[in-house]
Amino acid sequence: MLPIMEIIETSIAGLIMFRPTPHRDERGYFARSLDVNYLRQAGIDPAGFVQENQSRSYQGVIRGLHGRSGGGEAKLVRCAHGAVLDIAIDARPGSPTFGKMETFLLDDQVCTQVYIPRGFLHGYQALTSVTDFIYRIDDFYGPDEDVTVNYLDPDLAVPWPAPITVVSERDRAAGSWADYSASLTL
Ligand SMILES: Cc1cn([C@H]2C[C@H](O)[C@@H](COP(=O)(O)OP(=O)(O)O[C@H]3O[C@@H](C)C(=O)[C@@H](O)[C@H]3O)O2)c(=O)[nH]c1=O
Repeated sequence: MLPIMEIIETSIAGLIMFRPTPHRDERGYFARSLDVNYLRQAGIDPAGFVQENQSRSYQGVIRGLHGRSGGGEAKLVRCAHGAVLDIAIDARPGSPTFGKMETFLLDDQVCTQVYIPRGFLHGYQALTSVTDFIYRIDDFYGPDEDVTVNYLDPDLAVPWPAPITVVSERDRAAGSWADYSASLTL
């Protein structure tokens, strides 16, 4: 029997994929979107999540690259409707993979989720006309701790797959990875 949820390690320590097994029939499918036992098995405390967010984006929208100063913020992310290319960048000072990026295609068919630990930059591009993205975070929203690194940063060279349509003013005004990464090691 297939596992209900597959736990898949990535090339970056602590950045973990969870892949459920959707049960498909003529009505559609059923998939488990949260199972605390699998989170615990992967070393994640499910009780740590205190807020769940849902954002809708239209095709080509980019959100990111966002992080959080202070203690940081871990996220469990998924795409509930449509598809995104999700981006996670290790910005943990001292990490052997500092500056390394992983990309994930998240959609409403395979239903993969990604756990992004504290200390990462995160962003995504919506690939479908209506794209609903849902994520849990392990600290309450703290606008004073918002960090934004430019989504077009040449050093990071994020491989955005689709023509870019709308980006927030904050994200367009964001600074460079070079400046942000230097500030982390001061
Ligand atoms: C993230 C967030 C935003 N807001 C408000 C602030 C603002 O008025 C409006 C939209 O906020 P933003 O433009 O920051 O939303 P957005 O650009 O979607 O920000 C998100 O981007 C992705 C990539 C992430 O990783 C998230 O952690 C978060 O930073 O919603 C909250 O009230 N609570 C929240 O938790």
